[in-house]
Amino acid sequence: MSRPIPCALTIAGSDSSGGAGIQADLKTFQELKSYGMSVITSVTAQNTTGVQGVHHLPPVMIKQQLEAIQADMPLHALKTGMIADIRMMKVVAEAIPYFQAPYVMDPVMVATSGDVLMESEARFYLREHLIPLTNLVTPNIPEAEMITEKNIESAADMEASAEHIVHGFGAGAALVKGGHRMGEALDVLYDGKKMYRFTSDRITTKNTHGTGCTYSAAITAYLSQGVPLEEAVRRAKVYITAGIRHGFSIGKGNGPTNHWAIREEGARDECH
Ligand SMILES: Nc1ncnc2c1ncn2[C@@H]1O[C@H](COP(=O)(O)OP(=O)(O)O)[C@@H](O)[C@H]1O
Ligand SMILES: Cc1ncc(COP(=O)(O)O)c(N)n1
Repeated sequence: MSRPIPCALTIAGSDSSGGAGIQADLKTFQELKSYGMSVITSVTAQNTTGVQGVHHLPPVMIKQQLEAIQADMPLHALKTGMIADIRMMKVVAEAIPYFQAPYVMDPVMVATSGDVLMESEARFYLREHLIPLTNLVTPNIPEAEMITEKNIESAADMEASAEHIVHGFGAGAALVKGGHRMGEALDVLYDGKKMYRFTSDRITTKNTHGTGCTYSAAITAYLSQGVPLEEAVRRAKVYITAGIRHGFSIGKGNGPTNHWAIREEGARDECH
C-alpha cells in the first residue's frame, strides 16, 4: 500500500515579491515534499524594499477558504503567518480545532523592512486565544518580548521567555529565534519539559526577507510527515541556514532565501 501524501496548510498573507508569506511557505512545502495548501488572509503589495500596500480579505472569505479545505482535503500539519486583525483571528481560532493537526504559529507582527503587519490590539487577542491552540509558537526576539512583556538580552533570557510562553500563555512549545542578536544564530526550543539549543554560524548577508516564514514552514512540512518536534526543528534549522547562506541578491533591498540551496548543497549539516 502506498503511503498517503503528507498535506500541509499555510494560513498567511500574500507577498507579491515571492520571498515571504504564502509564497515562501508553498515553496518550502514543495521543496520538502509535502503537498501545500493555502488560506490567504491579506494581499500585500510588497518587494525587497518594503510593503507598499495591504488589502485585508473579508473574514467571511477566510472562513470560506478554511471550510473548503475542511470539507474535502486531508491535512497533517498547519501553520499561520500574517493575521492582521482580531476579526480574522476569530475566524482562524474557531477553525483550528476542527483540523486536528499539529499547529505551528509564526506570530508575524512586523516585516524585516519594518512595516507593521498586525494591528497592535490584535497582539493581545493572539496571546489569549490563538497561542493556547498551538503545538509550537516561533517568535523572533521582538515578538517574544511583545508576548511576555519582558526584555530579552541574553541566551538565558531567551530560554526564560520560551518557558514563559509555554507555562504562562499555554503554547504547546516555544521556539525563540535569535536572528536579531549578534554572534551565533542561536534559537532555543522549550517543549514543556526540556530545553534545546540550535545554533549555526551567523552569515553576513542582507538577504533575510522571509526567513521566519520559511523556517516555520519547514517545521510544518516535517511535522506533516510525522517527524517529532525536536527533530523537525533540527532539520528546519539546516534548511533555513542553507537558504540564508545562498540567499538571492535580487531587488534593491533585502533579498529572499534560496529554496534550492539545500538540494545544491547536498544538505550539508552546518548546525549543532
Ligand atoms: N544572519 C543570519 N545568519 C544565520 N542565521 C540567521 C541569520 N539571521 C537569521 N537567522 C536564523 O534564521 C531563522 C529565522 O530567524 P529570525 O530572523 O530571528 O526570524 P524572523 O524572520 O521571524 O525575524 C532563525 O533560525 C535564525 O537563527
Ligand atoms: C505577507 C508577509 N508575511 C510575513 C512577512 C514577514 O516576513 P519577514 O519578516 O521574514 O520579512 C512578510 N514580509 N510578508
